[in-house]
Amino acid sequence: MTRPSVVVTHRVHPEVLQLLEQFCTVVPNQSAETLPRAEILARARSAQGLLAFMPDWVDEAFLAACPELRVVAGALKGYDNFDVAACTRRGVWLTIVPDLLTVPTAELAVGLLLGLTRHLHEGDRLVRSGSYHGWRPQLYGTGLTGRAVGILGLGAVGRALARRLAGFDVKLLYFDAVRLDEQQEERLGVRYATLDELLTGSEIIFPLLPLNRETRHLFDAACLARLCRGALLINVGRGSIVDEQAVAAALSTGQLGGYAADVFELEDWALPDHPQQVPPALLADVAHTFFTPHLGTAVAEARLAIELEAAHNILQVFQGSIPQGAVNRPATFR
Ligand SMILES: O=C(O)[C@H](O)CO
Repeated sequence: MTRPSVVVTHRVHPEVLQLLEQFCTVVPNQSAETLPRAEILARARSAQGLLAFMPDWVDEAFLAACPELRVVAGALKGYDNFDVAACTRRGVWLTIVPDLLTVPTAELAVGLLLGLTRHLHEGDRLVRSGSYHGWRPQLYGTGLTGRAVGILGLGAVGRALARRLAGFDVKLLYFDAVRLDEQQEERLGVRYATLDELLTGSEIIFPLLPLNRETRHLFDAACLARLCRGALLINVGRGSIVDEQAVAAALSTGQLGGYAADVFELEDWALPDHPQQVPPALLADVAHTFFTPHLGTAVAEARLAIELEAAHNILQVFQGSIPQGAVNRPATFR
């Protein structure tokens, strides 16, 4: 029997290649770069497995060009750049790694909160500038004690964030389509709010919702106008949950007091009209923004674990089992 071939689109830890190489012919990309789409397609044309990452984008045309594919294994949780229905139609498993990003992402969300509220980026720049000569009455920020913090979407990351924020003595509100029972709310130290209460009553908001048709640009100009004046928005989910142009405009009037993000609209490749760049007005507003380049899961041991779990999903398909991270059930899979 010929060994199945697996294309790995981005650099992974050597352990992951070693695991896959025991059973498959592996086509790796050990550079730090994302390959041009045409190059990924050329490599995957006769592959049976694809180990895919956030910059990848798998749609009907991609699958049509790679007719041998049996599994697309995402080393990620948010699969908005992957067309589930097209995978299912073509008998291709789509798998994700649902849990391993939870803690690192919640930790980074706390980092963005502190970075934004305490002007850490500007402080760092000042110390390095050569013009720092000791304490001055400057860069005063916002404390957290007693602040009303709204978590919009209390999934795994929302809960992990609530646990971490408990130590800051904030008032935690949440909105989710599914309300927790009283004991769970008490344990997490969160109080349920309607969506409207959360938007109008929070001084700091973390949107933690999956990106889909309903949630794209949830934070548009109209929604931002309803927030408390000077509210802070912190985004570690998906860029397109907000309308970045509207965010820049709301920052310029002071309606929004600050925006911190680890994710950007330009990354939401599957949306045909996604922007090509972060709006220059957002980048220029150093005093009210704080950004990181999609570092939510960028913790060495977490990345290794995520890559290994994605690789195991591929091997499970080749062994004829239902992969543990499956998000679809192709009727006719090979
Ligand atoms: O969805 C995820 O897993 C993260 O955004 C990393 O890609």
